[in-house]
Amino acid sequence: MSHTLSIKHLTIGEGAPKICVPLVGKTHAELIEETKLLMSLDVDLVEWRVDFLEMVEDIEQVKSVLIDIRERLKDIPLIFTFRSAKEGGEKELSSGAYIALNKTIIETGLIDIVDVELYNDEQTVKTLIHSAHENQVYVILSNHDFEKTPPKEEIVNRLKRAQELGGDLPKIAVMPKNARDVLILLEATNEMKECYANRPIITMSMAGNGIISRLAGELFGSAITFGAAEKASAPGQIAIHELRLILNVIHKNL
Ligand SMILES: O=C1C[C@@](O)(C(=O)O)C[C@@H](O)[C@@H]1O
Repeated sequence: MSHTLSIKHLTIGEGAPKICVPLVGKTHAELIEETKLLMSLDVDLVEWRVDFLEMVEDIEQVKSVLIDIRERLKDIPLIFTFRSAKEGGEKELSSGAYIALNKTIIETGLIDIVDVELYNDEQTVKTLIHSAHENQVYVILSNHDFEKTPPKEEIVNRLKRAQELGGDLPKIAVMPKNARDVLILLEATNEMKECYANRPIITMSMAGNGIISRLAGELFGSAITFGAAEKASAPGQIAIHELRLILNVIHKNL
């Protein structure tokens, strides 16, 4: 497997981290407005955080919103994410509903990447990875800890596990209590990149203390960084133009 991943015109894992912006609208109309706004910004990827949608349990509605979003995004790669409440998202779905939603959307051919949470039962993870790969959709295999930063070995182990299970983009987001915690995340990222990863990974230390991890991914080894348009989907995301400026400064000097 290559250390980079190409989607449309984008090569993830090469050069500066790619900027992803979340769509967090609650209704079809809000999402259309938000998508229009994103199209005026300098973004590389868009993540639809479908757990914010009021009608998320109605898969037909989700599909019809998706058709409109996809059309407006033109060739910008789209990530589809249902983030569960236990990992910092807005809602919880039964495992049957989670599989049905993701599988149906994967099969539309309208998304480029699906986010699957690592801590689903193993069969769910395997089923969704299989279905994604059959449909030429890449998988972010993700894990979030909004309470704390686990020890370095634990962070590396989760990223390794995500890679072993076949996630194309292993990802972890953790919450720091202090500067030491931010260093732990950066060290784990760098160790994963240097010693174990054979594909791009995504990591972040959240909130204000973690901001450096959203900026310095090119040095430490994180391939995608999340910024905010009007509304952030997690603490610590900064405005896109600021993000691009800093990523470029770092890129030029490395
Ligand atoms: O998992 C992630 C990363 C994130 O939690 C962040 O901290 O930027 C934001 C989420 O929208 C996304 O799904």
